[in-house]
Amino acid sequence: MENDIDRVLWTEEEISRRVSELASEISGDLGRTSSPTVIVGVATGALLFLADIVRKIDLPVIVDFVRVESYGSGTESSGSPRITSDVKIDVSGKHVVVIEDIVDTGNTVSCLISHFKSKGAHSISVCTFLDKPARRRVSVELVGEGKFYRGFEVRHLRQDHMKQSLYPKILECPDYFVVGYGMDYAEVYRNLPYVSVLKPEKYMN
Ligand SMILES: O=P(O)(O)OC[C@H]1O[C@H](OP(=O)(O)OP(=O)(O)O)[C@H](O)[C@@H]1O
Repeated sequence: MENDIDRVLWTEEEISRRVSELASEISGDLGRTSSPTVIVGVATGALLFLADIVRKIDLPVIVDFVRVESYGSGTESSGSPRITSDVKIDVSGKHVVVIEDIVDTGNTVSCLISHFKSKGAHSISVCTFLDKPARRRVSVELVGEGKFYRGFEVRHLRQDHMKQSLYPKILECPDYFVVGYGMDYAEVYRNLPYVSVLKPEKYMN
């Protein structure tokens, strides 16, 4: 699998440090309120991030999952996500924190926010490991005192971490494809414990 990787963007250690920071922030924010908190992982991409962050959140949270389909097996969002598996918890009156591996166009989290709002959630936050604001097509409107937490912004990494790329053309491409730590290309590479850039020949024709 490592032969398919061009550059590592975040190592396991860097990920672990940032996840701890996010977990402390969330624990501090939600620890002050009396409503219960539901942490909702978006399958499949959020699986590693969810498992790591819930172990570091110092609150008695409920954990649940949704499944949303939009990308298929390629690299582009369809723009019309569908919730194909809902939470089993009643989120009415509760704080919902949607856990994502990446927010790209914003379609998926916006769809989930509308969904949980219609179910009467008290507040809705989004916690995404990666954020690609340059590709946003819809703005993410949080609910109540909900907050937007993000681990890293992808855009900022291009200069800091990718100067040594074997593929200089990636630097010109605002939507180079990142894999690992839950993120896939054609359903593969999710189990890499770090986040990395795939060699372009793996996804470009
Ligand atoms: O902001 P957006 O443009 O909506 O993109 C973000 C979504 O895309 C990815 O999911 P994907 O549909 O690839 O499924 P997966 O989680 O199974 O990888 C990712 O996990 C987010 O859910």
